Amino acid sequence: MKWTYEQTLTRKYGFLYLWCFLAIQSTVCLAQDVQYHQRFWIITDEEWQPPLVLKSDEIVPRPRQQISLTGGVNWYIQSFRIPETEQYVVDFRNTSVIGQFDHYIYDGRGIQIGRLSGGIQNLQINPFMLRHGRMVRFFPSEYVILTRTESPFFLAQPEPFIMPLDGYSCAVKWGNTLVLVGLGVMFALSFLYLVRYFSQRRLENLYYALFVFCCMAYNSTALLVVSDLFHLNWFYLISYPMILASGCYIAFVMTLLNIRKRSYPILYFLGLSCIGLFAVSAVMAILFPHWSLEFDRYNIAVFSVYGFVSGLIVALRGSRIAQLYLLANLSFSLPALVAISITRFNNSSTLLIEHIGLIAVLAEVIMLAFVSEYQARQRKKMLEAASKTDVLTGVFNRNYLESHIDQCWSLCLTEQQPFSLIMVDVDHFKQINDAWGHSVGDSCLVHVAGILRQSAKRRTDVLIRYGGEEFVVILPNTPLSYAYSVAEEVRLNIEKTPFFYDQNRLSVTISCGVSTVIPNYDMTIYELIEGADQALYQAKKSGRNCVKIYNNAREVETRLIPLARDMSDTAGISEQQ
Ligand SMILES: Nc1nc2c(ncn2[C@@H]2O[C@H](COP(=O)(O)OP(=O)(O)OP(=O)(O)O)[C@@H](O)[C@H]2O)c(=O)[nH]1
Repeated sequence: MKWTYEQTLTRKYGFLYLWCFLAIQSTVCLAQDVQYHQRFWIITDEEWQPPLVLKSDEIVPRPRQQISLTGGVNWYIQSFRIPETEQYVVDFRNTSVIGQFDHYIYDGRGIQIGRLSGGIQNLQINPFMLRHGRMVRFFPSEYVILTRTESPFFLAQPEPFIMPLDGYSCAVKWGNTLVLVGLGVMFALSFLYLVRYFSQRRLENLYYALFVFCCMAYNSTALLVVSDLFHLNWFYLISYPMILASGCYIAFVMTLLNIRKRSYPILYFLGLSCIGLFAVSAVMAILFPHWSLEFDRYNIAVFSVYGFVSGLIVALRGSRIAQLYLLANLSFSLPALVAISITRFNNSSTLLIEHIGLIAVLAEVIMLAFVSEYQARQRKKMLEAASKTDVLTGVFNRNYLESHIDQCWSLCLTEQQPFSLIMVDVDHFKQINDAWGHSVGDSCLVHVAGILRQSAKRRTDVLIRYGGEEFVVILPNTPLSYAYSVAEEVRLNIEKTPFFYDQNRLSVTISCGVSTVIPNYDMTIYELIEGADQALYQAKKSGRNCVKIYNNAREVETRLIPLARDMSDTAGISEQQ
């Protein structure tokens, strides 16, 4: 079974979603937290330091269950009971976007027994790759953990949790696989489209490559790849690249959907305004770095809405590319909306909001690559069609003749079948041009091409505008008798069919030259064309509005089947009228 491009696209896309879904399911299902007595954010003074001995009246629960996403110092407390001696892991739920954290561990008597630190801005090596998890051995007893987080901003609400090591190790590997494969795909796509940009010089490829690269920078920093693998601890790689990505996205959509000042003036100005807005937000992000991730959120919402509205408007005008783009847009927007609108997951021990964001971006960039590929194919097809089509009449042009006639010739040569060609020329066409003007001459050519097209009715018959007011009809596997009857039919039809201009009836006639050969290895195609041309010349000489046959053609015909019609010989040219 052969798949169409669209079916392949849907199928591949379906697999991607299935894979991501299974990955998420695995991360969610395998892990179980310990049983907590209580856990909440606490209010402290700015200068507060965790005591060596913790008294119960020292901590005050925070009235709000959430902390500010624009960063700062925050304290969290959780108390729990450990049933049996085991290795445990302390990590954060919801997000890895934490600059610096410290877990202070207290035993049942309230004595501080340990401290575990980490974070993106911290130089400590993570024991679990791409995670903030820290290992600790607990004995059966009561414990309290005070956690301090300090960050320029948070992507979502970090929520410390404790889980047995076995379940944790098993659960995080799925998330890590998703991260590494996803980022690998994004890297490959951005590299591919950058190379394409340099080879094809199409700006659309550059916008796409930059967009994907910036998304990759954002995701790989947020998901700790940059800090864990490359020891790059620059926190703002999370927020700044997304501002550039937003601008590139709008520019990409405008190029993909062909949004120009003339075709879609409102969308065009809206697109430029969005890019202007992103430029302002870039300046604001530098001035107010704590707010930079918040600007990203708004920018992502703005470019998604712009893409959706543009895609919808262009799709409603029947653009297939816009319809496919809408799918790509939704595949990002829907999960991305989830990622930016929710700030915490309940009951998902190792899933981070960044994972949802990664899946959203990954789905869209893959889909956009398909749409861009589809567009490139369409463009190639259109260019191919344009290169072989005559703009005025819509029939094939001489370029096509050059490429197509060789194939027909080889076929007839192999099968030893007759190959016929009719050369057609409009009579006294110059007079029509001179008397009525060039535009009437053009309409006359369209009129003649229309009648010729009706006469070349078999699938293998090909009509070509040879140049000026000359046409050629190629008839492979066709004996002279049939070719002659076609020429005669078309001559009569043109003579009979009136051509009107401004209620004036103009008389149009044509002259035809017919040539037929059975190709052999000593012959070239040009002998066939030359024969038809000579026959046409004779037709013009004999007073026009007639069909002439090149003499060799008649010899070929008599060798094959007796001619049905009576053809009189005239100096190498046979004439019928
Ligand atoms: N309107 C129009 N005229 C064209 C086009 N291509 C060629 N011509 C004109 O076609 C005319 C051809 O004139 P001639 O070659 O003298 O032939 P004719 O007037 O048809 O005379 P005969 O062929 O001898 O019957 C020229 O005036 C060209 O300028 C075209 O695409 N549009």
